[in-house]
Amino acid sequence: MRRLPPVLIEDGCPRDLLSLIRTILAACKEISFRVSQGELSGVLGSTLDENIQGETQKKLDVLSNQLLKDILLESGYVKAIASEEEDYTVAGNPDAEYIVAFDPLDGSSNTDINSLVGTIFSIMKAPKDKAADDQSIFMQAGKHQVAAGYVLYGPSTMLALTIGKGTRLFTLDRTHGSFLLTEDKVAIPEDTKEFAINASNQRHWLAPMQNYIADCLAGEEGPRKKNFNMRWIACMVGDVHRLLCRGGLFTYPEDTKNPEKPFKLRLLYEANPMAMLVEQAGGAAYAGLDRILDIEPQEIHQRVAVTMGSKNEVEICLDYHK
Ligand SMILES: O=P(O)(O)OC[C@H]1O[C@](O)(COP(=O)(O)O)[C@@H](O)[C@@H]1O
Ligand SMILES: [Mg+2]
Ligand SMILES: [Mg+2]
Repeated sequence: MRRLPPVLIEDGCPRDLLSLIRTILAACKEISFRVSQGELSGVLGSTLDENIQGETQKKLDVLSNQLLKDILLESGYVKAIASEEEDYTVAGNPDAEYIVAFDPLDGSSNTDINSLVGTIFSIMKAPKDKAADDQSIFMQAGKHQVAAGYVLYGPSTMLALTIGKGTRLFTLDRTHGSFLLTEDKVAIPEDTKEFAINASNQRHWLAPMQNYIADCLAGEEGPRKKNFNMRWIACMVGDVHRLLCRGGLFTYPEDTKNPEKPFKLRLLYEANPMAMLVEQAGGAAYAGLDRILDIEPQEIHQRVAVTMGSKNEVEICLDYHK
């Protein structure tokens, strides 16, 4: 089976981008090990701290962030980083070519129940005219990402990666510590009978989403004339991985539960990298009626609505909103 570096070199991946990706993966392998050790590595449970978004930090959130931050800043490959667990961007090597935004541990609520968690990353070119400590250095639309990926810490540890030439899946071979190519050309089926949404928020959704889900639930007897299945892993990496494996629709829509926080998922290090992976696999990714990758960010922890997955199903869902 082919290893990650030769696969990317064949794709024309620049050497320093490859080195940067391998640096991120070195930290992910360490996170994978700690996650797999569970209680034995003393990383389960919460800290007493909150991040800037008012969320309680799990010990694994903090540890994963520290591992990624240290290795990236020491590597010299990044001009700046942005992380879910950092209040502001952090300056790196002023001469470096790239910037990286990441969610060090996605699906935090799953850590204590031995369920799926992951790491998400987004790589962009560093603007030459901005200093490393300029907080606006990440204000670029997702279509400018040069690479995006996630590492899923599940029964096996898997990497989904795109450098803009399709989406590939790799599986971590624990005997040698390398990522091996296990799916060369991910192709999300255009149609699906499966959706993923946190249904406990149903009463807070806007009317179009209420109607769309109601019609899915109506099954064969309803206007969609087919029965749907529902899945919710409570870890975006796990839910998006299912989209890449067998299609489906994943959505975290706008809701009215807390008027100050109508959206849940973050643009820079959740929606953007996942949208690139999904589009590169032939799927679609929207925030309301806007293509996610076209959104110009206003701040690093900006949140957006997210609907992504099988192309035709995403379009049907969008039609309810027009
Ligand atoms: O609590 P809910 O509504 O199930 O939210 C689950 C969503 O929140 C997230 O866990 C947010 O990510 P973090 O764990 O990185 O904060 C997503 O992975 C997931 O889709
Ligand atoms: Mg997350
Ligand atoms: Mg997180």
